[in-house]
Amino acid sequence: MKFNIALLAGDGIGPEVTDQAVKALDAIADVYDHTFKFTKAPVGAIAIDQTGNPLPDETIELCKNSDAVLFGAIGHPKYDNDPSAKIRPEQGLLKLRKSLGLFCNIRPVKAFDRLIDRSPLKKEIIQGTDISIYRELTGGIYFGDKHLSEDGQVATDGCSYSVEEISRIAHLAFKEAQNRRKKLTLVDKANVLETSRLWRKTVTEIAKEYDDVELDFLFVDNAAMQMILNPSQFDVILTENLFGDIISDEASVIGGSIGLLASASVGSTVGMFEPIHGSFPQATGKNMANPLASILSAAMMLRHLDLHKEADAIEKAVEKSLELGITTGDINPEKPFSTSKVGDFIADFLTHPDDTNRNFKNIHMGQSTII
Ligand SMILES: NC(=O)c1ccc[n+]([C@@H]2O[C@H](COP(=O)([O-])OP(=O)(O)OC[C@H]3O[C@@H](n4cnc5c(N)ncnc54)[C@H](O)[C@@H]3O)[C@@H](O)[C@H]2O)c1
Ligand SMILES: CC(C)[C@H](C(=O)O)[C@@H](O)C(=O)O
Ligand SMILES: [Mg+2]
Repeated sequence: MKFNIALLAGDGIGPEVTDQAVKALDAIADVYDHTFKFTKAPVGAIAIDQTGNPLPDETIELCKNSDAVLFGAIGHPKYDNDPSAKIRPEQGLLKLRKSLGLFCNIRPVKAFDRLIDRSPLKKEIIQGTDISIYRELTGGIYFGDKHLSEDGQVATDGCSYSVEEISRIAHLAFKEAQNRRKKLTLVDKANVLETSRLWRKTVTEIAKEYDDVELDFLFVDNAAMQMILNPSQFDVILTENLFGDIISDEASVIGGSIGLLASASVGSTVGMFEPIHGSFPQATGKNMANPLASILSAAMMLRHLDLHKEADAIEKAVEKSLELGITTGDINPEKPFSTSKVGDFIADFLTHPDDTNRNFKNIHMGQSTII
């Protein structure tokens, strides 16, 4: 089959990690006789440099006319350190999510058996953790009215949610729970926020249609604590935009590194697939960032395109790289492999899964300060 993929590598480590996802997808294309046609387009700081706009119209058009979007990361210190900049890379990502109607962001969090000793958390605590975070992505405080008073002394960000915005993601989250361990936790701040009370009311109502799913509620402050104390209690977490952003970075510690966490953003049109991490400026150009989040995002893309055995193959290749310790310094500080070598290994394993000697030889060729 043939698929048109919009490739939005973005800033910082974005291009380095998406290159590895493309290698994996090229290998899948070879083995399973598909064609992935990648078309690159600018987004983020690089797009501002090139066009003055963090999301040029051509980039949106390309995404709308593609079968899927593979996204890297955006963001640059020159904007992070300049709060008064009016045009910012992050606006490109937010506008893209909104323009494509990507209201549901799915962030799986797993404690990989191979990495169980790599997490800063105790093995007994993280063992068996397997969470699917459903983060609302096109509403809430991210998209509310923003205001800075004329004298610069008072700033306001509005937060609003409608029943419709809550319902459409809640149905997807309940369906996910039905296919998993049948538990859904709504994370909110209903003891304080009016929007959170609307979430609770709406989700409680919808739960009546899914009586095989157990629904419970946690205030976000307690949820942040429970995530570290007892993460395996969670199955599906449903939450609003800001809480989902924060709690998913926190949850990445369970697996050992944020460089492992992939995501899928879906809605009414084309899906977008991206790591949850950012542009990691300190690592840019150093060939040291973990590419697995990007590679696993490519696997989520394949699943979304109904290519399940192809997605399984990528996930198996990732497991193999973890098993053999062919990983970057964030999870393998004693003997780090470079970003590109991890990508080479995964691609080679996909084409030659029964020839580990060849896979190893392939990555030991060439020069690099990191192996
Ligand atoms: N989706 C996105 O594009 C996205 C997400 C988060 C942040 N950002 C942007 O990225 C820039 C940097 O933000 P930040 O430093 O807060 O977050 P970040 O995710 O870029 O990095 C935070 C830390 O996570 C670790 N990390 C991140 N990616 C990694 C990888 N692939 N391999 C190994 N370790 C990794 C590093 O220790 C790093 O210091 C900002 O401009 C921010 O706005 C973009
Ligand atoms: C860069 C930023 C706008 C983005 C978000 O907050 O959604 C990022 O942190 C993420 O998690 O994808
Ligand atoms: Mg984030």
